[in-house]
Amino acid sequence: METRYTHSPEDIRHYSTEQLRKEFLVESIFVPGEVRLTYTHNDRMIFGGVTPTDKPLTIELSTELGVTYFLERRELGVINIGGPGSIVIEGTEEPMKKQDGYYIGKETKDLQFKSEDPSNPAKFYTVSVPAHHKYPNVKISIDKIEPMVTGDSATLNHRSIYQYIHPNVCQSCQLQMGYTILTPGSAWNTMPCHTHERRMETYLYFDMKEDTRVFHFMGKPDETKHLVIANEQAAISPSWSIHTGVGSSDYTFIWAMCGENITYNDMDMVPMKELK
Ligand SMILES: O=C(O)C(=O)C[C@H](O)C(=O)CO
Ligand SMILES: [Zn+2]
Repeated sequence: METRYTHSPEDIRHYSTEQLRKEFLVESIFVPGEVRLTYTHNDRMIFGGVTPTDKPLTIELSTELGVTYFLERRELGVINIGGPGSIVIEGTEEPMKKQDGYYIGKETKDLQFKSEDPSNPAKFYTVSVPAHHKYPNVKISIDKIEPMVTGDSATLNHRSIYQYIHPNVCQSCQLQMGYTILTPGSAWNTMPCHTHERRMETYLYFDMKEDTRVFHFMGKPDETKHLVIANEQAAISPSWSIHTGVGSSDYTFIWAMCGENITYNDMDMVPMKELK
């Protein structure tokens, strides 16, 4: 597991492109046969990919977290963005096709991730945050979620926001997680943009062609910088940072947040005239 420490906006003022990418971009997430996780000290979120091939994978974290097993004091969100697979939770196997999600509560001990076909592996995007209470494990399928449809094709930001881990769907301590699909022809996500001083967030961009790039904007609203992001890479967004992007072609992304509350709309919207 790779560790990323926290920054103040002043720290990044004079960062080179390379430094900014090293601190805020995660380039390698889905590696066949591996668990690849990043621990950000922003609200202690652990996120990354579990990509099983010919044998099941488990997330083994104990001494790193000072506990006896991974979810002793944490909750976990999972969304499969790859081929068909399954999750075995305390002996019960649940099929997980692309777009299927799972909320897995604190104190769940045995967890295995499997792929049906090693040549088309499942890609489990996993996000875990500290938890104080054990809530039930819930399987989440995209067709049961009523999306928030927002934006407009005239402003190139028409999109559907599927809130997977949200009070409408399941309980959680502080994790919120969802999947945003842009309408073909739209290119901007999260525009107009926002910050949320009370929560951090990560964005995983995927379903992109080899040559597609997303220009992901970050930083204080009046001092923005960008990361150029390829398929299946993720950005860390501290609470003080905007997070918005524009793609050179179609893309999808998964967002995940944690912090003081689980109120999705608790955002500080940034007026366009304040962006610099
Ligand atoms: O397209 C969007 O807008 C989003 O998906 C926004 C994220 O959900 C977000 O940033 C929530 O704080
Ligand atoms: Zn946000």
